[in-house]
Amino acid sequence: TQSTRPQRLLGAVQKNATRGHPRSVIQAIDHFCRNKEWAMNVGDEKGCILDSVVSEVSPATVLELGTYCGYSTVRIASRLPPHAKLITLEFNPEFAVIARQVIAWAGVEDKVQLVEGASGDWIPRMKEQFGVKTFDLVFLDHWKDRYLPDTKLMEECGLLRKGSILLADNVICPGTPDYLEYVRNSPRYESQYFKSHLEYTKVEDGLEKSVFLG
Ligand SMILES: Cc1ccc(Cc2cc(O)c(O)c(C(=O)NC/C=C/[C@H]3O[C@@H](n4cnc5c(N)ncnc54)[C@H](O)[C@@H]3O)c2)cc1
Ligand SMILES: [Mg+2]
Repeated sequence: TQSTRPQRLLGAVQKNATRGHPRSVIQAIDHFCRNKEWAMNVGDEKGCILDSVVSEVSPATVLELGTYCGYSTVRIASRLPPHAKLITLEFNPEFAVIARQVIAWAGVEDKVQLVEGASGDWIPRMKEQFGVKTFDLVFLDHWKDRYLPDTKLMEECGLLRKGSILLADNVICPGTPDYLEYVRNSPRYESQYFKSHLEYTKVEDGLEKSVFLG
C-alpha cells in the first residue's frame, strides 16, 4: 500500500539521522523537506528563532499545540533544562504514531509527553491530569483558527502566569488574523513579531512572541 508523507519523513530520519542525536534528526527532516517533499514543520529558519526563545526562557513547563511529525517537539525538547517537561498535543493518531518514533529516535522521549487528543478537550484537564500549574512557554502550531480560542481557554483555566510566553507559528502564512489582533491589542499581552519565511520557501511568514502580563 502507498506510504504517507509522514511515513516517508520518518524513513528519512531512520536512514540519515543518528539515534540519540536530536540535531541530526532536525537536519535529516530539513534535508528531506528541502530536497524531497515539503512538509509543514516550523523549519530551520523559523526554528532558529524558536531555539533562541526556548534558550532565553529556559522553561520548566512547555505546551506544544500540534505535534505533527515531532520536528519542533525535538527542537524544543533538545534545548530544555534538566527536569523540564514538554507536553505536546496531537489529535491525528497517524501523525502521533510517526511523532512518537521521531521523538524516540532523537532520544528526547523522557522530556516529552505526547498526548493524543484535541487541545479543546485537554487544555481544561492539564492541571488534574498532568499536575501542571502553569506553562512557562506555549508553542502554537496547530489549526490556525484554534490559536485564539485555545489561548482564551488557557487564560480561563489559569494555565498562564505573569510572564508566560506564547510563541505562535504562521501568523502571516497561512495567517492567524484574529489571534494576532487579540494579542497585539489586548492590554494583557506584550507582543513582538519575528519576521521570517514559510518553511523551505521564500514566502514571508513569521513568529509572534507574546508575554502574558497577568
Ligand atoms: C494556504 C497555505 C496552506 C498551507 C501552508 C503551509 C503551512 C505551514 C505551517 O507551518 C503550518 O503549521 C500549516 C498548518 O496548517 N498547520 C496546521 C497543523 C496541524 C497539526 O496539528 C494537529 N492539530 C490541529 N488542530 C489540533 C487540535 N485542536 N488539537 C490537537 N492537534 C491538532 C493536526 O493533526 C496536525 O498535526 C500550514 C501555507 C499556506
Ligand atoms: Mg506551522
